[in-house]
Amino acid sequence: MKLDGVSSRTIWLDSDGWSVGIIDQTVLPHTLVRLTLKTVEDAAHAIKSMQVRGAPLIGVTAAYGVALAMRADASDAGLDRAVRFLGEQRPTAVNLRWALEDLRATLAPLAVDARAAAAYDRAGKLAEDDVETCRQIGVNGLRLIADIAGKKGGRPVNVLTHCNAGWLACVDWGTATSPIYQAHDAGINVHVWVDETRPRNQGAALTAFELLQHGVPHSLIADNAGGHFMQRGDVDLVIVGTDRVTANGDVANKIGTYLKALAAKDTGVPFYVALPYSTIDWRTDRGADIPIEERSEDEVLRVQGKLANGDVGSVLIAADGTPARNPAFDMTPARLVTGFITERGICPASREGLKSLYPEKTSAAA
Ligand SMILES: CSC[C@H]1O[C@H](OP(=O)(O)O)[C@H](O)[C@@H]1O
Repeated sequence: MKLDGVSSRTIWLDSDGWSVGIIDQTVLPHTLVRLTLKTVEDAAHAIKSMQVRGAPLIGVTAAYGVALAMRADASDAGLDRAVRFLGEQRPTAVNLRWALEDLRATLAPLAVDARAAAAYDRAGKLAEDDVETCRQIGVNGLRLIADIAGKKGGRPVNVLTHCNAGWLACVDWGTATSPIYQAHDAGINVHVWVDETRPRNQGAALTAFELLQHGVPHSLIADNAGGHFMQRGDVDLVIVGTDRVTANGDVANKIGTYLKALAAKDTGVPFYVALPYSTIDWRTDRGADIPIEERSEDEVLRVQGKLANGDVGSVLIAADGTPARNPAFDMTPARLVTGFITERGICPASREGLKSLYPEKTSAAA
């Protein structure tokens, strides 16, 4: 995708051939800051602090984090330490575990002096794979939007999305936004209802920013307004991303997704979840077993934005001393999900649906 007209990705290998560049997403859309990761600690901090976020991007960042670690200590103990350290940064997105297990499987059989180069090579391959996988999710999701467009006589297809499952959550394209970009680029009249997505407002700060940059018509709305627009027939389709789908089709995604799925079910609005294969957790059977990250209460007690003096800062929205809770994700049961949009096609949100697209996957082979 493009930032200020210039093609960009969310993560890249710097020209020195070993340090890793990222966009600091904690200060978007107000300032565009590019950071350089030089150590495994830098990569871990980038994940924990949400300088990078989004399940696929967390995975690719962790892969590069292992490569940075191998430059410092490529021993078996060094590899174990890096995988464990990076793996404990955020618990919900299964892509983190998936990427770290991939790097460990790639590197463990190699001679110590071959591991750093192999790690960079593998991380680069995972990044390129994510780009093509997300592009393909868009190709498959485009069909859904085109089908709706065929019934709207030129009036906009109204898609609601929650949080940011855009190209900023991946290496490029995004998952939930990829069908939207491809529909827009194909000339289909599409409009997006963008949930602001408290508490960190990834929708307001990231999704709206992405769509503005790409010229996709959209409207930012309060999280609590989505059901109202669904009731009035102003939402044709909901597409969200996910951080983990379990073998039975249950979905973990940003807090508030479950409430949108309930409203969609009640109003008959199709509710789709867009995801790459790397976000399917074949080893966890049901959503109740997904670890839900609890983040700092400060994220609820404060709102970040551009202050009057132009700086990026936050303001307290409750009285000093107010206690808060901050679960960062919730679980949407498969029964509320119309279907999954993946790089392999669209399937029902069920064990059978997932197996129809990934027949090679069994719980044993997960
Ligand atoms: C394409 S994965 C996007 C997914 O990740 C977000 O969580 P976070 O911003 O906390 O990493 C959110 O759940 C999005 O749907």
